[in-house]
Amino acid sequence: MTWLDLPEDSVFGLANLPYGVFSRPGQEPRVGIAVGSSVLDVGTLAEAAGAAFAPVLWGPSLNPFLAAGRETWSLVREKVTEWLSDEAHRDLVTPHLVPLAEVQLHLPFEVADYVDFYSNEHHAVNAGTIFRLADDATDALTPNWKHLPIGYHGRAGTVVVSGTPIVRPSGQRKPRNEEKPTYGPSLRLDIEAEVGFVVGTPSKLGEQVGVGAFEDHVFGVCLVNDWSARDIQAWEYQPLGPFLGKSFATSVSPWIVPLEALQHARVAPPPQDPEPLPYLLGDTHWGLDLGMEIRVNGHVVSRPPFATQYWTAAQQLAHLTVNGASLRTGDLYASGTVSGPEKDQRGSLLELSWGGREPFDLPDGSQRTFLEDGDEVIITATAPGPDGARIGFGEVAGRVVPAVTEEK
Ligand SMILES: O=C(O)/C=C/C(=O)CC(=O)CC(=O)O
Ligand SMILES: [Ca+2]
Ligand SMILES: [Mg+2]
Repeated sequence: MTWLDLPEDSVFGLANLPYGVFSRPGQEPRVGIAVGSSVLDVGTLAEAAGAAFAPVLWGPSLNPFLAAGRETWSLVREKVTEWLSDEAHRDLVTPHLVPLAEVQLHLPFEVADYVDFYSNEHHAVNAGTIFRLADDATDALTPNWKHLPIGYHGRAGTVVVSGTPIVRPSGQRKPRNEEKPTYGPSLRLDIEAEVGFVVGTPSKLGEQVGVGAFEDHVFGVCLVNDWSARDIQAWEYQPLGPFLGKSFATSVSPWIVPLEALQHARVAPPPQDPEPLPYLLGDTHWGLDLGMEIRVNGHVVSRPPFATQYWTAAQQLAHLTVNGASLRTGDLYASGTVSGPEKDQRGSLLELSWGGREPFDLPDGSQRTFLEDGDEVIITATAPGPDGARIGFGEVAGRVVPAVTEEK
């Protein structure tokens, strides 16, 4: 129940309460919580209410709040729920609600380290088939795939918030049938629909964070678009993995949905065969039933389901730290491209166009293999909440703008 005038089906209802950073024209960015079509200026509200936790909500980023840890995350959530539910707080809270339409949303946290996994079996089989079976590989999955969540370290400094224009990257690329590489703007610019996990509580160098400690460290979830230049990637990636083909920009949604809001979205992960090594086992990890949607220029091109992800977020974190690598507040790790078994559930254009060989139609009559300048991609998602409510993740959007460099 709430005294707020919220539509029943709002994906930003009281069951959600995702955190972001907003500003009003001429004012400094600060922490906010999305509720209905408003942003709750939670830092100033907490101050007005005399809450002891108020200072962690004052900054221009979520990092102090993320660093405050699990007890504080729960306490603030409980308090905000009370403020928005109990009519007695109406006069206290109302002045701190700002219409969403009047604010600018910013990168919600300072990204410390960024890791991208490769944990969706449908995607890995598709990508392996397209990238490697065409050459000399005998299996679409590499021999290690079912033994560990494969990942690579990405570029934290180029993580940008939804809405940031994406400049078409330039670089080296060498088509299979050509002898030498050439330089120029990527001709195979792509997206990857992913789910991001945001670390709050750090760990010490040399310490492992086991599967069961996931919820002590990870605060919440966002959406990620791991923009990928397939021609640059295909030429550069062996043997060390993705480099410039993915480091030019990674977009995230402006709202971080707390794990606490996703209790009803938990699902059993798919069976894992062969059984993983003990450090990747535990009975406290789960998948999340997120239904994602990818739109290109307003047209839905795919609906990837996250529920069948092979490796869970807790296993990814356990693997990421099994060598003693420490976590920092603001670390972001992404699930890997989310694809389902069906054609219209594929999480990248690489898969939707089968390596560029099968152009697909947009309802406006045009066709695509990869992205053209001016194309806008928007990824959204929702998950089940309590009592039939839906939990919204907002959107991660980006429009492609022409390359800045001329052909050399
Ligand atoms: O299979 C490959 O060589 C490459 C795969 C990717 O580009 C995907 C990647 O970034 C990891 C992922 O998002 O699943
Ligand atoms: Ca990726
Ligand atoms: Mg990227």
